[in-house]
Amino acid sequence: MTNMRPQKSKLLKVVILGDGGVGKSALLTRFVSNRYEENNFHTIGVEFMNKDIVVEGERYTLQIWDTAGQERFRALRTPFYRGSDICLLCYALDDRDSLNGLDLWRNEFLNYADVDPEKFPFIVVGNKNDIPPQKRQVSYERVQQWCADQKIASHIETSSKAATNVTDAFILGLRQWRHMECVAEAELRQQGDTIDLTRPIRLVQRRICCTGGGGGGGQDGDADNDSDAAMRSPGKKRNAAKAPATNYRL
Ligand SMILES: Nc1nc2c(ncn2[C@@H]2O[C@H](COP(=O)(O)OP(=O)(O)OP(=O)(O)O)[C@@H](O)[C@H]2O)c(=O)[nH]1
Repeated sequence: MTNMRPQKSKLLKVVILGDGGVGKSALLTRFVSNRYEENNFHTIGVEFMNKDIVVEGERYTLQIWDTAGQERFRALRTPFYRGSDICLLCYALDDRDSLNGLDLWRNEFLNYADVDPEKFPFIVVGNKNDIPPQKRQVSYERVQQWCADQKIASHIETSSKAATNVTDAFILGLRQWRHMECVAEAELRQQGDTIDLTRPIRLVQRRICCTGGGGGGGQDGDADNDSDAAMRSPGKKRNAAKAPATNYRL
């Protein structure tokens, strides 16, 4: 029989950063509501919207935070960086200063979000790619170089106005996040002292108790209790004589 229970969706926090006017709010509105407004007000502080999305069969709810790009709102936006899973660093293709500003945005984010710069999924988004070629101030190659210098793997050009690549930019972020998760999991496994709770741990423990004889049900009960206690408090160390210190990962 197939499992008919709806799959739970994973909540991920995404922040969009970049200079005022590069089109962060337009990007968010296009992605969430598929709308575009020519005359947007500047964002004051932060705003967020949720969007459900399925990628490679997995359901996600993206909680997307649109931040104010103007310097005077710095103190209002930075408290919201903590807990982020993905960061979109935005510039506008008709504004070379907005590309130069990405260093500052990345540093501001790293200062307040407290994440590992080498392992965090940054996506560089060049918005307004609907502009005529003569208005373009930033070449694709130049941004690729900046990304390579910063060890950022993902760069995409979008247009909120023409609805080009907007969903792809968020999916790119999600894919990068999934990749980083796989790398982190593989590292944990390599550490060797992690028990994978998808494997039948309890059954193995029971069998060991039985072959040890003596006490039967009592010891069996102990083994269960130990295992339950460890699952309830993953960080709690257990008695080394009974079992090796173990990390549990759900
Ligand atoms: N040509 C073009 N113009 C765009 C695009 N996206 C946004 N704009 C224009 O850029 C202006 C600023 O866009 P916003 O989305 O408000 O910019 P923002 O980055 O959120 O600005 P702050 O809220 O000040 O940080 C909009 O009013 C649009 O006129 C786009 O894809 N193409």
